[in-house]
Amino acid sequence: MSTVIGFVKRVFTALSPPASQPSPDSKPLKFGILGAAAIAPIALISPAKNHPETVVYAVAARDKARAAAFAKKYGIEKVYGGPTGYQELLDDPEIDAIYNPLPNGLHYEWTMKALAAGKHVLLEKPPADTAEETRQMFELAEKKGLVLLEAFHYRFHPAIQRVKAIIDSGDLGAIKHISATLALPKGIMKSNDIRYNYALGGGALMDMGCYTLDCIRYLSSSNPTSVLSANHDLHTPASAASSFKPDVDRSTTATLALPNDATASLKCDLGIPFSYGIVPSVPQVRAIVTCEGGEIDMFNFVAPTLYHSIKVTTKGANGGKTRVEKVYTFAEGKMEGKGEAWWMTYRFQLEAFVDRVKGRTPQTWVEKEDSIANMHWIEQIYAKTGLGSRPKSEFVPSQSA
Ligand SMILES: NC(=O)C1=CN([C@@H]2O[C@H](COP(=O)(O)OP(=O)(O)OC[C@H]3O[C@@H](n4cnc5c(N)ncnc54)[C@H](OP(=O)(O)O)[C@@H]3O)[C@@H](O)[C@H]2O)C=CC1
Ligand SMILES: O=C1OC[C@@H](O)[C@H](O)[C@H]1O
Repeated sequence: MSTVIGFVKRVFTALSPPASQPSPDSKPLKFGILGAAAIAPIALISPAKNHPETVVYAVAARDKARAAAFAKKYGIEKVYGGPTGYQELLDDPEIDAIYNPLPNGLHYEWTMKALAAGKHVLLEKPPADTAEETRQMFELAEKKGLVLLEAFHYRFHPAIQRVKAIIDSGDLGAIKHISATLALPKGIMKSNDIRYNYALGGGALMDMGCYTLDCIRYLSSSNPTSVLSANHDLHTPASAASSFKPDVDRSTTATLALPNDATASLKCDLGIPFSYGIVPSVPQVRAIVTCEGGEIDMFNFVAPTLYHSIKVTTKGANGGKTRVEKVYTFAEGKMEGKGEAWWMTYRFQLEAFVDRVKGRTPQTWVEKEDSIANMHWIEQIYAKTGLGSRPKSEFVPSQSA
């Protein structure tokens, strides 16, 4: 019963966190949001209300009325809109940091422009369409002394850090295989979703596979050495005309070679088809690490605040032993770090982002090399499936930036 009450309280508070009082000792970091994106409320607006040093000050949308409605709904002071709205927001001297939740294919252009305008950037995953674009964005951030972070929010949560700590402790021995899955049932993504648009950087591997690949790289503390195999199913809308040429992966699977003869497999799916044409699947969000001396099976590594479980099985002469851990706080995971059990991954991420901007040491970070390598291996997997990388941006940055 107490577990059920704890679950309800945690989820309720996570989705509707208490507003914090502004910190008297620190000037608030003012955010501007590019696009009235669906993810913005959960990934930034709600966590920012609970962070004493942040204010979401402005939003820009291509349509000013849409921006105004979004601003009114979420209590955002300043509105930009129309064809010049995004750039006007970047030029607003009141703004310190930009949240970029644009379609993947626009990440590079608008992050480069934001950095050129002197703003720190919290950039949605995946960082761009190519590793080269990713490298350029981080180089510009470094040159300008600005913070740029790929918003791999799950990495800031204590649960996945606990899984990594168990692996790194060596208690389970060397890693033999990691499998990571992120797949949602058919029907959640509409056919016109940005994720199904090749020109905008769509595809299951871009959208969800980026997590599974990152999780494999993070937990193994390594990069793949090669892509052993990769396959995809293409997205074809039910109402597609006969002339429709599918070009985006609805799902991708891949197997990877890791150092020390280990292997990994990933699976991502934007819409798992119904079984027998009528039975929907359940969401699949899981990472399993098989080691020489046991296994860790983590359910829900992407949104662990809502619910997760970490099942650790150790091999032994008299049969294995299994324990289940739940790690909603750093204290529960025997680690150092701030936070409440109801903090969403995004709130932990915001804490780290603000710490970095303010010159404090964040609890953890997603490094430039990480983001570039993840994008590189996404491209390698796409090359192996035959689909190839998403289109490189046509934006040419100004040399004076
Ligand atoms: N961290 C996380 O958990 C999640 C991250 N994401 C990432 O966030 C990004 C946005 O995803 P999501 O919020 O679901 O997407 P949405 O489609 O809701 O938002 C994308 C925004 O991009 C703007 N936009 C600008 N140009 C275009 C264009 N040509 N076509 C379509 N939209 C355009 C729109 O802004 P405008 O209002 O100006 O029209 C729109 O609001 C993606 O990179 C995705 O990978 C998504 C979901 C979860
Ligand atoms: O967390 C997520 O889950 C659903 C995805 O489509 C989304 O883009 C991703 O970030």
